[in-house]
Amino acid sequence: MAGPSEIFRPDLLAGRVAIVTGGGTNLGRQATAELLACGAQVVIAGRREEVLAATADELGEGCSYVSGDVRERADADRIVGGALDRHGRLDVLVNNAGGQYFVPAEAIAAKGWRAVMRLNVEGTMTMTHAVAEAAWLGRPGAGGTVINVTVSPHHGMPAMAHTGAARAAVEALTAELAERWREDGVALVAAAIGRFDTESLRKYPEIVVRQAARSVPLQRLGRMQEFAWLVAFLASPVGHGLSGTTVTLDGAADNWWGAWPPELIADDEGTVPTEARRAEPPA
Ligand SMILES: CCC/C=C/C(=O)SCCNC(=O)CCNC(=O)[C@H](O)C(C)(C)COP(=O)([O-])OP(=O)([O-])OC[C@H]1O[C@@H](n2cnc3c(N)ncnc32)[C@H](O)[C@@H]1OP(=O)([O-])[O-]
Ligand SMILES: NC(=O)C1=CN([C@@H]2O[C@H](COP(=O)(O)OP(=O)(O)OC[C@H]3O[C@@H](n4cnc5c(N)ncnc54)[C@H](OP(=O)(O)O)[C@@H]3O)[C@@H](O)[C@H]2O)C=CC1
Repeated sequence: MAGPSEIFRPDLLAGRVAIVTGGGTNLGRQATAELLACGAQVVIAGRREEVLAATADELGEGCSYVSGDVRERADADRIVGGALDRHGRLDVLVNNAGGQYFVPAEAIAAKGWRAVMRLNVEGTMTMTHAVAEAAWLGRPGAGGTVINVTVSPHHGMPAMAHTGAARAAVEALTAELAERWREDGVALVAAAIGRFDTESLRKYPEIVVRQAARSVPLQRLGRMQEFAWLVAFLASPVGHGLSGTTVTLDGAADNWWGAWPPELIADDEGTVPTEARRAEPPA
């Protein structure tokens, strides 16, 4: 059973209905628990029915599931149709299903590039269109919020060029559709996230996982609960005010161009020095 929110009112999202793709595992599961704690009803989606069923069972009342592949329009329509049949409305879509594999840019095979694009760009767009067309566009008084999960930092990610390109495309579409669908009451926000303490992170090469926390200025991994709070915040009315923007939650990695502290300018203790003060005040 999802417990109460530690920071939000229990009725923040009362009466609201959300779909969370990839809601059966890790970050999507935690976001689902937080949306439930804020009073929303949540339909989780993913390909593995048994994973969804176990999560829905654990999270309890208010959480249900429809299995399907977000890359297939027929599946996306079925997920959206299932949510509308069950609840009669849709207010929030969290496009959280996504991912990539770790590979230097020059070794990305064409097939692998297409797989990453198809999941992250096409999957996100397919779900977004399915929800917008079935529930929001051209319906006065309707509308809702799309939260697109993307990846930070934005200034280059070693061995992640395919996903960097895919998530940049999603952020561009977020900004563009926010303008196109504004009059239909549809808000779109991207949540660009850094490195989180998840089971899913552990599939990467050991050194990447081991150094991940120390490579960001905050010096720790993001916590799943922090991601979940961000999703609930963006699902609240403030999401409409942020429409078209990308909110970053990444331990400040986006502010910096390398590991922290920067090895080339840190002293032997790893401290970035402060310059000496001027001996004399300027004349
Ligand atoms: C610092 C971390 C920050 C971010 C963290 C997270 O996001 S954590 C969240 C993490 N969670 C996730 O990432 C979950 C979602 N991720 C996924 O489902 C997959 O990683 C996917 C995105 C590749 C899509 O899968 P799919 O079923 O559509 O594709 P498929 O399996 O059929 O492969 C197609 C082609 O891709 C290529 N290729 C694939 N893998 C490798 C590899 N290891 N090596 C080399 N190449 C690889 C290969 O060309 C392959 O063709 P082949 O050679 O087989 O003929
Ligand atoms: N963990 C981290 O540190 C970071 C994560 N992210 C992003 O956050 C999001 C969530 O990741 P996280 O929870 O860590 O990882 P997971 O691997 O647990 O999440 C991926 C989820 O998406 C679902 N999924 C994958 N492909 C499809 C598909 N084609 N159709 C429907 N569902 C699908 C999976 O379920 P199933 O396999 O059953 O379909 C799974 O539940 C992803 O977009 C990820 O790239 C970004 C930066 C860092």
